[in-house]
Amino acid sequence: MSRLIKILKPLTPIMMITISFGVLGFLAAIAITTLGSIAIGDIIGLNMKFSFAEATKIIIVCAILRGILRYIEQYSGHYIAFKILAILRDKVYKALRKLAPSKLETKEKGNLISVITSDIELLEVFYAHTIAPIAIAILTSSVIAYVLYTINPYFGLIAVVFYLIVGALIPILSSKLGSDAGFEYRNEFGNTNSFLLDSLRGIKEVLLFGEGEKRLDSINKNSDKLNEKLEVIKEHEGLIRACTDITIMIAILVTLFAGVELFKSNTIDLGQVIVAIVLLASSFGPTVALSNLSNNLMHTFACAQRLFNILDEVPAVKEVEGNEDLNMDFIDVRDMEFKYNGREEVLLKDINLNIEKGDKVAIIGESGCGKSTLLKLIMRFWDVNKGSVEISNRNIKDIPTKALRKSQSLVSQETFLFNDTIENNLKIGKMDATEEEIIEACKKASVHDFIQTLPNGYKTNVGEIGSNLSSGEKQRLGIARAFLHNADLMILDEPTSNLDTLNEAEILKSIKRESDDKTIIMVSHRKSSTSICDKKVYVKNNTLEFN
Ligand SMILES: Nc1ncnc2c1ncn2[C@@H]1O[C@H](COP(=O)(O)OP(=O)(O)OP(=O)(O)O)[C@@H](O)[C@H]1O
Repeated sequence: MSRLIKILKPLTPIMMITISFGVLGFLAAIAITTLGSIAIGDIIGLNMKFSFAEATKIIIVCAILRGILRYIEQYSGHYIAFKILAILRDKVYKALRKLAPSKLETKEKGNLISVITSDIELLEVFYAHTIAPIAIAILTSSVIAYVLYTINPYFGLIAVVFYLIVGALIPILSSKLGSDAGFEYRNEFGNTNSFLLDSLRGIKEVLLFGEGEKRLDSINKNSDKLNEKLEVIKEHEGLIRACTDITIMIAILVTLFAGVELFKSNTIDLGQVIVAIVLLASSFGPTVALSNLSNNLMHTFACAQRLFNILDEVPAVKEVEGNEDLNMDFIDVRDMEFKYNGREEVLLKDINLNIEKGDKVAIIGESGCGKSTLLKLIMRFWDVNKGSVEISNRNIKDIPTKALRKSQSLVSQETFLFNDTIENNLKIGKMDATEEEIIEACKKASVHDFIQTLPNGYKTNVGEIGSNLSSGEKQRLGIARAFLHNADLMILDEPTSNLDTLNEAEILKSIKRESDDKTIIMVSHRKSSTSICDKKVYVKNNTLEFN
């Protein structure tokens, strides 16, 4: 809670406006009913502070003010809330950027989507419907308790006791009883999202292996679990509401009883008794808002917890700031050792590799021996545990991340295409690429002719053709993207695994032709692919062998 409040600091002045107008708004509303009782008292001949006409005039003013004050309170309150949601989203995206790519690889995407969308959205409850209402309830109740005290100290005392029960005791007990339910619900919600997303992604496998019924069953079970959690929360909400209402009724009865006793003992007159009862009965609005709040708070804190977990996650590598360019000359891997967190065995050890500018290096080895990992270490997706990776005599850990990314391009086993036009997908390689440059890159990657056959050529949206693109076509688009990026170091992780021999030969020729002065590091199982390389390195027994 304190962490959520800290984020609010820059918006304190607006929060003050929300609170002040909220208090005045509630006082205006309470004044309307109380003055109503005064007006009636005057009509039936009781000794009241205001005449019927005076009370009516004040009621009209209060009614108009109530609307205006409420509007300003809600407007400023929600302004704060949505401003903060924007700040929080920004923080999460920044955190995700820092966690990418290595730490995000292992995160469940459905859960991440839940945090970014619904979890952050729910924090609106805290900022627009929690902090201000608490302050408003304390201030409004204090004013009313004081007014009741001036009528008679007993009334003031009764008010304080019942305000505390409704506004503090019930919410605290309620949140203690139900704090787990909110967290469990949010977690279950994230898990259900993840499972659904997973099922959609793997729909082909699900259908192919007849897993549909089983998956559907699991989805239904997940939904049932979600409903069960929600039921617990709703039952809890109902119980709290009932307790609150009963407490208010008791408060009114106690005031009535005290009023009658005080009237009988001639301490106060009948008009004062009526005003005290109406004033107390109509003043629970702000405190009731607090008792309802605890239900939402359970959700809110669970959401905040999940959000802070992401913000607090330490990235696998620390980003290096800076705008300088990198002169990609030679790469030196020295006595390097690496082990994945959570894995027992050291995956790569005593790794020494020297790559000169313009070298074409093939990395060969059995599946799972760590070839892709070696590439990832040269791209600094992970930091090495021992030794170093150096580029032009600079430790990769000191090279500005932007410069490092600019100097390297990657074609991986699976090219990811965004739901955007082919042109924009390619432009990721070079944001300001001209049409000619894009066509040139595609010709080199042997994908230009294919793009020409699409309904809108380069302007065709990948989403429209989506899964109709073959893996080879996707791969060639990935290679075109890398050509466009035109980096000094081309990292190719099985770039031709999805291509037929004809296409493979054409692309390899193109890669060789286009990368005369460039350094290439290629992982491939195919001899035909590694034939363009002049150096071969074998990953064996967790280390490198050179022949
Ligand atoms: N993020 C990760 N966390 C933990 N272990 C990982 C992670 N990524 C890869 N591994 C493990 O590290 C080992 C090496 O993986 P890597 O992808 O580098 O192998 P590879 O030689 O490229 O295999 P392939 O030829 O099949 O692509 C594997 O056992 C893999 O399960």
